[in-house]
Amino acid sequence: GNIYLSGAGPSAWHEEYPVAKGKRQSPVDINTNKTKFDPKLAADPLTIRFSDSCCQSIVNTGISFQVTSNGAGCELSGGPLDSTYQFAQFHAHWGAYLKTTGSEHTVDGVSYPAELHLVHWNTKYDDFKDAVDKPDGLAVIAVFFKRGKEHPGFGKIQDLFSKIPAKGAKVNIDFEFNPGLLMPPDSENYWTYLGSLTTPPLYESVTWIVMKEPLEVSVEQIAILRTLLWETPNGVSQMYNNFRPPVPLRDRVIRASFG
Ligand SMILES: Cc1cc(C(C)C)[n+](CCc2cnc[nH]2)c(C(C)C)c1
Ligand SMILES: [Zn+2]
Repeated sequence: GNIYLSGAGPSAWHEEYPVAKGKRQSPVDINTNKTKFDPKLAADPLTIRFSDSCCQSIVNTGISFQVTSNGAGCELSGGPLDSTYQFAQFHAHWGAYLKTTGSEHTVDGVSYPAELHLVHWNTKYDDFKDAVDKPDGLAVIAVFFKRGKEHPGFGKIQDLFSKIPAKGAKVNIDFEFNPGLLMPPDSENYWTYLGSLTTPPLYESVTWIVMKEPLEVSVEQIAILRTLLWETPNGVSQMYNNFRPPVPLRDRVIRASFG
């Protein structure tokens, strides 16, 4: 069923997944008065490497679109990371028409209309599946979307949405698409903290790297996200509100790469 719309939604996930109330859950609110600048993050800059040939296909996962990669030439290292992580996929989370919610992380209590996740797995493990539930298994770059000028690059991905109308639908990407296009102009400034998957099974395996600067996309592009379809208790309908609201930070400090 639809994990966001069946039963009480995210607030009930703990019944089947007790870790939902765990010590390092995600997303969280980023209270900029409580983040801590860590000069070590600036001293060993995050190295984000993408390539033109790393995106093979796009699939409707039933909770988002997902652009899947074989990871060739797409690696993440430095900053908070102690090893090299390989790119696996990107997807997004977004809200409803005329609503301001949509992102998973919030900044000083404020949501963005959508949030992109670029998922990487730690190459010290054999593969993604082996890494996915390890404490240092995954690293996810989160990029907020804000309404502004059109983003033609993301538009090329959105042009494929009509080809993946239902859960499990998948098509090949037969053009070059470099996920680096989806990085904000300034990707030096980010927040980082130890967290989790934001959907069941909610594994506490993610080092989150949340870009401070949002990426501009047009209002129409935000609306096009909602043209993807998913199953709901009332039948197939438009996909939106596929985000988990923030959960308690507990005993964690969110570090900033900038002063
Ligand atoms: C094994 C697994 C891993 C992930 C993400 C972290 C790629 N996810 C997505 C969870 C997630 C999406 N955004 C943050 N976490 C799932 C979902 C599809 C059940 C399963
Ligand atoms: Zn996500």
